[in-house]
This record gives sequence, structure tokens and C-alpha cells, in this order.
Amino acid sequence: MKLQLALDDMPLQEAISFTKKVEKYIDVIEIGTPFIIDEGVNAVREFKKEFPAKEILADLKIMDAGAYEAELALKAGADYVTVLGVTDVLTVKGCVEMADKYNKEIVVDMICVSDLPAKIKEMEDVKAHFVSVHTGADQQAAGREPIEDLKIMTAHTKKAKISVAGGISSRTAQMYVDLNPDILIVGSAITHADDPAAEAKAIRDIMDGGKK
Ligand SMILES: O=C([C@H](O)CO)[C@H](O)[C@H](O)COP(=O)(O)O
Repeated sequence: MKLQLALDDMPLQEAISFTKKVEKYIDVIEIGTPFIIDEGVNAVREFKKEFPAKEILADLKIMDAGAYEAELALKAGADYVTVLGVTDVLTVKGCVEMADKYNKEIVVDMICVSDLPAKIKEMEDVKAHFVSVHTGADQQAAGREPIEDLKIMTAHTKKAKISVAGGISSRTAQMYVDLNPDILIVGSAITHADDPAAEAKAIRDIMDGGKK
């Protein structure tokens, strides 16, 4: 199981300095959607240069022009690119074909997907590499969390790898780790912590005590 750090709300240089404080606990660095809107795929390029041993995810949340937009991030050095599950399957297919060309992976963000089992099947039919449970920031503010969707995801997914995001912290990590996703995604619990390294270490310790 990998730990993905989501960087959403910091300028580039601050995000690089911040990541140095927690890098030993994390496997994947996510250039989050607000971050990439602000800095462009140049942030992917800069992070790949600064952290060559880490995997980089570009959270583009692609909705159209799948192959073209995915390639922008892949060319910049992304190991993973996200596309939205609510979009047309042709867009996902375009992303997957482009990622395969670069030997990289596409993560389908299932935010706002209403019929998860049907969408998982559709995504697996086009050979999406990952399906990702996601309770977004606005949904979190309304009191929602991703645990029930992760249970549905693990029950219905046959081939794709699974990741999960949505307000996960050291306080809640154990119940997600128990469901054994391939990637656990944590953003604000680490980036907004009083002691980010301690929070990242606490989550890593829970993961290391759980199933690998
Ligand atoms: O994808 C995200 C969100 O839509 C903002 O772009 C976050 O990166 C993801 O939810 C992880 O962050 P936390 O929920 O704060 O852990």
C-alpha cells in the first residue's frame, strides 16, 4: 500500500519545501487540482526534478479531450493522471491509451458517480489502471466521508487497482487501511497539521502495521 500526499493549496516553492519535511513517509506526490490550476503542468516538471525517486500524480480531473490533456501531464513527467468517472467513456479510453503509450497509469476519480458498481465495470472494460473513491472537499464540509464507497469499491472491483481520498487522517486511517486499498490519499490532514511530519509518520505507522 502506498501513501499519496495531496498538495492542493500552496504555491510551488512552498510546496517543494513542505514536501521535503515529509518525503520519507510518502510514496506518491499529488499535484492537486487547485495547485495545477494555479501553476500548470510546470509544477509536475519541477516536482519530478526535485523528487526523482517519488512518483508524481497530476490531478487534472480530465473531463474531455482525454488523450490530449493526459499527454500534457505525461510529457511533463507524471506517473499518474486523473480523469473523471462521470465523463464519457471515450474520454477515459483516450486517457488510458495515451498512458499506455508512456507506460504510465490513469486514475479514474469516482467523485459524484451515482452507480459505482456499473461505473467500475465500465472502467475495467476500458482497462483503466485505477479506480479512486473520492469524497470531495465540498462533500466533506457537508459531513460525508469515503468509507462506505470504499467498501462498495473493494466488493466490485476485479482488475483495477484502488485508491481512496476524502478527509482521511491518522484518526481515521485504520478503517481505510483495513480495506487494503493500493493507495491511501491524504491531503489536508498532513498539509494543515500543526506538525505535518508527525501526522505523516502516524499514518505511515498505521499502514505499516496493516496489510501490505
Ligand atoms: O482531490 C482533492 C480535492 O478535490 C481538492 O482538489 C484532494 O486532493 C483530495 O480530496 C485529498 O485531500 P483531503 O481530502 O484534504 O485529504
